[in-house]
Amino acid sequence: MSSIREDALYIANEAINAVLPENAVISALRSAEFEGGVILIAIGKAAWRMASAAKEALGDKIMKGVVITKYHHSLGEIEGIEVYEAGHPVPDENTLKATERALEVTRNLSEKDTVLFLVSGGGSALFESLREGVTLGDLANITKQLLNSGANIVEINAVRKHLSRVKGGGFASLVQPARVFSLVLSDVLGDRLDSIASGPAYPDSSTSEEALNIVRKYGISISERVKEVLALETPKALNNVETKIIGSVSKVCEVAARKAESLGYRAKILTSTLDCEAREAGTFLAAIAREICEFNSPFEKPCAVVLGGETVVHVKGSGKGGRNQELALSAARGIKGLDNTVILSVGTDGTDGPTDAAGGIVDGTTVERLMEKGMNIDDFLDNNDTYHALRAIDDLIITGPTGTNVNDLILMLIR
Ligand SMILES: Nc1ncnc2c1ncn2[C@@H]1O[C@H](COP(=O)(O)OP(=O)(O)OP(=O)(O)O)[C@@H](O)[C@H]1O
Ligand SMILES: O=C(O)[C@H](O)CO
Ligand SMILES: [Mg+2]
Repeated sequence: MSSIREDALYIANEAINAVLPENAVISALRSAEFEGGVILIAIGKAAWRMASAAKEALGDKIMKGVVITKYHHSLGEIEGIEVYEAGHPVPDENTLKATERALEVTRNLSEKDTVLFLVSGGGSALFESLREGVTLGDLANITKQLLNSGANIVEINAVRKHLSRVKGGGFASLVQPARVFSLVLSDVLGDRLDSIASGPAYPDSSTSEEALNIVRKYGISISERVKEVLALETPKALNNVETKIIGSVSKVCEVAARKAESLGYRAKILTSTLDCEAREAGTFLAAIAREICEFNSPFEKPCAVVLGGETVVHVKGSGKGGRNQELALSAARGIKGLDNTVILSVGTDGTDGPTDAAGGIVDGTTVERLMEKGMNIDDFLDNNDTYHALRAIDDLIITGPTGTNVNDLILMLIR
């Protein structure tokens, strides 16, 4: 019989594999039918992988294509497709140039043609054509201010959409009357399609008024000229678009639950939108573990409790770590001494904070194993130094970059 730790790692691995862009794109295109020509446009950090999978699935049906990804994120040439790299998280000159090229190859299409639009996180910075009255300097400056302001991604993108010709449904409007078939790898909690990469092919739910309020709320400094541009509305309805989400943290959770069941655990998805402070999530999860261990309730053993989301860390210490490592280590404190209990937290992109680890996996012996090394768990948590604590006792999860990016998976197994 496999150990409970092995089970947890197996389940997480299977769940992440299910949202690798290659597998997901190929299976989504298997059933798709295209009447006229297909023009491929791929944007975001996973753009290259998504495009190369589409090429594998459709071959010469793709007439032309443009891939725009982050620097060092393309993996070579793709036959018949132009591959560009550009600035992220702050857009640069290459963002504008590559986007211009994407607009050129999708100009003058007929209603029989399809723009196969492959969207992944990071797309907001990588795909941009500015409205008149806004310069690249304005956008770079506003982007930097927004990224440092504490505004969330939905808020940041509401502003970016109102400065752009292609965001907030703009791209789908520009390629009319062609149809847009859009495959989306979601990195936004709740899978808000108009926020992922700022929704270039999705009707915008945000308004100019909201964008102006966000600028005010976070004290973003903008010129009068830019303020006038923000006041122009984005498209609120589009009739040429079909969209499929091919990967998201909800899917990761579903697969994790299914795999856990196949190993004999009763599985429950607690949430797929966890977004609180990482150490609070860990403490809370540990409290649930104690309840289950003592009272066999609210979930009956053997059980798997699955969560998805993206917690936050307000870094105050000078140590090294990431939100998943911090969640895991704080959970370890709460499950100290419990038998047959494992908690794992992992970033599906394989990188947790500025470290080479993807996350952490802890159990009832983690605190004791630290103590044996003369290490006090509280010191490491206080200093946001979870990486060094987990590394010392072999409780890190190291996968290397996975090639996908759909937030984080948290899994608790008890038997
Ligand atoms: N020492 C630390 N301990 C805990 N968390 C940290 C530490 N240093 C940085 N972080 C957190 O790591 C986060 C960045 O991590 P990461 O690069 O995994 O982000 P991400 O959201 O996955 O990025 P992307 O959207 O580009 O994939 C920061 O938001 C910060 O809160
Ligand atoms: O590009 C973006 O806007 C973020 O990654 C969210 O999708
Ligand atoms: Mg990450």
